[in-house]
Amino acid sequence: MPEPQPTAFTPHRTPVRRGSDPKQERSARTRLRVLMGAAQLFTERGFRHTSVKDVADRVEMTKGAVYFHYPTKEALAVAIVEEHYARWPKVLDEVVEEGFGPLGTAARVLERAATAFRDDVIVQAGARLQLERPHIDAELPTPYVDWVSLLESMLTSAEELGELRPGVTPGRAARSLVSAFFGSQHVSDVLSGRADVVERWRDLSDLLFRAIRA
Ligand SMILES: CCC[C@@H]1OCC(CO)=C1C(=O)O
Repeated sequence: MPEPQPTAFTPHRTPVRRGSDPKQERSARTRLRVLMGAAQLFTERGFRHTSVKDVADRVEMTKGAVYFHYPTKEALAVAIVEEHYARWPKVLDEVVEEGFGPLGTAARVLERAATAFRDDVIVQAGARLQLERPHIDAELPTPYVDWVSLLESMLTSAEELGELRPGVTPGRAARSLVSAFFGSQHVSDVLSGRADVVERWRDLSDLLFRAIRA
């Protein structure tokens, strides 16, 4: 049985050994502190206008200490984008637990994503880094595609249950939802720093799910 290919949504967890020793825990905490500091700066200023020195200053560490955890600024960017995508499997699991049908689950997962875009600096930084990927000399996950396949699988289940309006195809609808979400959070970011991203997405989501629901 071939190993499932990791996708950008594959939970990215460094295995935490049971009873890992205090030194390892301290190192993991420092690593997270550096990542959060870099995410704040990448969100505020972008990749090109942030230096490793800026990150070190933001987290009140030396450059050497930052380099110990992340050898390059590109490594920081990759780690943040991977953490951005690592958020979604947990969100999906929590929403699936609520027991809504596939269409309701899709709508709620996207609403939870909108909330994360408002509140989570790792999600915000990951989105900005993806916009700046042409200027980042590193292998970043391909954007959007995993959301499309996740939503397509949910909409296919909805179609099988007769929940989709006739003529709506799961693949086209999934691509439209992802484009709409991307645009909505981008407009909110530019106009309000994402303060209104949840309300803005709700307006669009209401329209789109009304259009695709049987
Ligand atoms: C859910 C829509 C797609 C999502 O919106 C912003 C962004 C950042 O690149 C995304 C991604 O890469 O999947």
